[in-house]
Amino acid sequence: MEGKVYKGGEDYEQEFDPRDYLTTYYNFDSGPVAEKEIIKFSLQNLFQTFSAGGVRGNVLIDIGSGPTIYQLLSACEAFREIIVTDYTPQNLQELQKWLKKEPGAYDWSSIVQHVCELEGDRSRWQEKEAKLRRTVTRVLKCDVTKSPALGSAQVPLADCVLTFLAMECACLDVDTYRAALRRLADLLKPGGHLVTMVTLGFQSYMVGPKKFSGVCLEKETVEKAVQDAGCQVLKCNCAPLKYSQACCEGLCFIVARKGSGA
Ligand SMILES: C[S@@+](CC[C@H](N)C(=O)[O-])C[C@H]1O[C@@H](n2cnc3c(N)ncnc32)[C@H](O)[C@@H]1O
Repeated sequence: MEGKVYKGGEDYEQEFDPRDYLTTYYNFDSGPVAEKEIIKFSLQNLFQTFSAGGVRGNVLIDIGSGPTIYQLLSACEAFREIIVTDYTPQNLQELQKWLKKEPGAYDWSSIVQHVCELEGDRSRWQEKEAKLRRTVTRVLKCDVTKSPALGSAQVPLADCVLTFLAMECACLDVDTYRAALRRLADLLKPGGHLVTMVTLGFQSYMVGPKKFSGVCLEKETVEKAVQDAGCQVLKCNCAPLKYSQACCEGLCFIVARKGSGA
């Protein structure tokens, strides 16, 4: 419906089209320059975080994965097991399509090649795709506005919780965002890492013809919420990058570590 703005989990389940999302924001070869710059910013930060000497361990849980895998391409070299999650069944189905190499699965090869180039060998992209497919062991439903966020699923405490561009969509106000971050910290082992990227000054974004909104966050609000969830901010890298298909003011990439007493 024209003029309607969609918000939060249930709207995502009914209105969010994974293919529209992927072709708008993850068309690395022929999409808008702005979106391409944002993908490169994300991949560079993830590469630095998960490369040798960086964040690593047994279990990584990605929260609000959506239909995307780019956020896991460096992490799959640093973790033995990755659990992907999302609120909407259609996003989980799109992920499964890629994981199982089904016909019609989204083609991530240009983005995978870019990550392999960052890691030093562009030619090993098919090996990396195979590695990621082996490393993702579970695809689960989650709702970050509910406790526990993963419902009745039994999962081990994670060495890393990753969440990219999802919390500001799932949460409609700052209190809900803060509570959701505490739920994510609950999934972490003491000493585990929270790695997140958030859109700052977020108003809305387009998914095909549909407009979605969420909570408008500032850098200080994000850092405070991370700290109040019991995590120490180790890195905060903000950039004034803007999407062509979204209203926002920039991006904020954070690496934080859960305290041993938290
Ligand atoms: C903008 S997409 C981000 C997808 C992906 N992480 C990325 O980096 O492109 C926002 C995601 O948040 C998910 N989401 C919405 N409400 C949620 C909730 N209550 N709990 C968990 N995820 C939710 C949506 O289904 C959607 O996949």
